[in-house]
Amino acid sequence: MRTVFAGDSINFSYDTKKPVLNGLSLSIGDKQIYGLLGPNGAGKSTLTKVMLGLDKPQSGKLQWFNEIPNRSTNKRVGYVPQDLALIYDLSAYENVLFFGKLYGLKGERLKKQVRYALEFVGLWDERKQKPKKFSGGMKRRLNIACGIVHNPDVIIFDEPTVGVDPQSRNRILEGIIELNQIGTTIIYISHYMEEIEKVCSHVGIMDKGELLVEGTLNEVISQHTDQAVIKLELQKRASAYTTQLEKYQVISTEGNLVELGVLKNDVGVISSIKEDFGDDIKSFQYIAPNLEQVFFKLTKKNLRD
Ligand SMILES: Nc1ncnc2c1ncn2[C@@H]1O[C@H](COP(=O)(O)OP(=O)(O)OP(=O)(O)O)[C@@H](O)[C@H]1O
Repeated sequence: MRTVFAGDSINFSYDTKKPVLNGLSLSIGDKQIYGLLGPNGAGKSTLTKVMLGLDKPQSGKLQWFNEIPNRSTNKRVGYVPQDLALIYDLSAYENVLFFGKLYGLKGERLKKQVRYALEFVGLWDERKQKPKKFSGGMKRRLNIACGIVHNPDVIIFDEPTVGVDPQSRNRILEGIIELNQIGTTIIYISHYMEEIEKVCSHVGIMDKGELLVEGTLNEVISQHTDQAVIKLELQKRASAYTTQLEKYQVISTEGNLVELGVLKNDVGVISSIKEDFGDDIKSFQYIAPNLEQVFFKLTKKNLRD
């Protein structure tokens, strides 16, 4: 695997008291869709700024494409920021043109790339309109067009689906997969666990400025949790089953709903539940170990805490 980005023992703090990146090391390989997850304040945006060269770490090494970052590596990296970076008095076309010029594109190549980027996000027909008239989802898509106009080898997406309608969200996710299929490496920062599970090949979980784990999605899930969940809907309120529930690991109860923690692939426990609750089971759902459980186990936090 060729390494696209390598960070080694990066330390960064805004002021001397509190380290925000704490000896963080991470490695992103060519053509991966690498999901970066962490609770609020974990340091994801700060790491992104350090990766983009906007903030300089106090110590540690970082390399893009096996080189110390320089003008030519900078041109190979695209960034779609969380905050919309659009110029509202210009048309959609002029916005993308502006970013294309910033990245050094000129002449016919510039025009071709602007068209490619607008078509890619499905906004070619709206190119003459000003983004102030766009919906939230359309603005996000235009933001993406501005970030991909120079055909970068790597694109960092920071929370690209926040506040968008389901249709635009699907379009953005499909677009990300498509970009990856044509060979682009994607770094994907998101709060939505199900999006990460849907699109990412690799995942890194960080907290308090440190990378807690990284690997393929399957490795991270299988190596860090054995815990599956069984959701039961019972005939009566959970309090009516206190004796039966005593022998299980109860995660939560609400009305007649009960969540039990069980070891994955434990067939015995399933038969035992069926025996203990019998016909009182209205519905039964087995939830295999997932990223959310790993995240909770490692950070002791829910993603939105
Ligand atoms: N410009 C700044 N000056 C001082 N402290 C900052 C600055 N930007 C961020 N911080 C602090 O650095 C820490 C990490 O913030 P950062 O925004 O990198 O986290 P994050 O993981 O991106 O969080 P979120 O998911 O909420 O966007 C936080 O404690 C934050 O308060």
